Amino acid sequence: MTKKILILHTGGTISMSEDETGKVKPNTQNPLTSLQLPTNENLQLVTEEVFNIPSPHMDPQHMLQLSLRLRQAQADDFFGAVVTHGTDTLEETAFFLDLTLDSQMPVVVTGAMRSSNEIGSDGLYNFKTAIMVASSPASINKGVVVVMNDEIHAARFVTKTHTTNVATFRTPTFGPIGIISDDYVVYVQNTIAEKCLPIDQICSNVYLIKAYAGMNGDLLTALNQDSTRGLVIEALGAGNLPPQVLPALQQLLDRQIPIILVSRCFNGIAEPVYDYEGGGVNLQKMGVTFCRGLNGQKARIKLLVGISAGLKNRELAKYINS
Ligand SMILES: NC(=O)C[C@H](N)C(=O)O
Repeated sequence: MTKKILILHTGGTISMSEDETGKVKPNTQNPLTSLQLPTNENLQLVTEEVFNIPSPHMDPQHMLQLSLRLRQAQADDFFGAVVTHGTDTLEETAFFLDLTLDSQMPVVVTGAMRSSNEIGSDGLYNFKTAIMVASSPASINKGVVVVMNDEIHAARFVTKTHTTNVATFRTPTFGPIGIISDDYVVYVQNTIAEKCLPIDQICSNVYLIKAYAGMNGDLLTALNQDSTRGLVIEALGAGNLPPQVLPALQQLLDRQIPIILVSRCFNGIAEPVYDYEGGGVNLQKMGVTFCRGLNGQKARIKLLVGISAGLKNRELAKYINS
């Protein structure tokens, strides 16, 4: 039986070229759209160029548009889908899709670190392997995955770790969930099924800030406004903040603004361990919600989706921790 695979191009380095001075720029025509890939005759690729933008231009409205298109593809019996994307914000889009789509249909997000005409360009190869993963029965019910450099990563935990290296996408603490070995796809870990919130609109003004030694409450005070919907703080270590931050933090909490805490550490899970002024135990008692295992940018996407779905207070905290 022929499997239909939807290809959604969005731009990024995978669609760009290097000019004679070595600068990398977007093309008016994405080179991937005119490409004839030698694919298996049982695959039917349906290609759409949704956007042609660098991924720092990607925002939650673009992500929602992709999610709605993929929801339609699920209804139209596509076997799987591949989204090509710039790598700078790829992890955010991948996780947004993971949170807003049913996990049944394989959805694979991929990109490239070297543009289409550079020596050693990785785009075409990543694109080919992404199609392999999207068309593999092993990928059913795995949620959204990221395929780069012969590895498969869960959208929930993968992150970009290097500015230029082709092996930039890594999953701290847990590792990749699978690999692509020559011409077959192997999964070695199960994924955590995300609760699907199929939102149709997205809110704004959900912020992310990072804690640092000697931090005071100035940044939090600047966010103490009617328009602020939520805040994620990348806290220190296991989830602690300098004591000078606390009065401004309390004012945000008094305003019923949800505050989510993750760790700024690359590995590990934020937890309320320390019982001193500004320690995690103290912060949790104040009403801060700990988000286990997500990095700051992922926790922000989850908070954005949860608030957009109308979740509040305990329900929102439960969702953030799921
Ligand atoms: N490798 C890349 O795709 C980086 C590029 N700046 C982007 O995210 O669009």
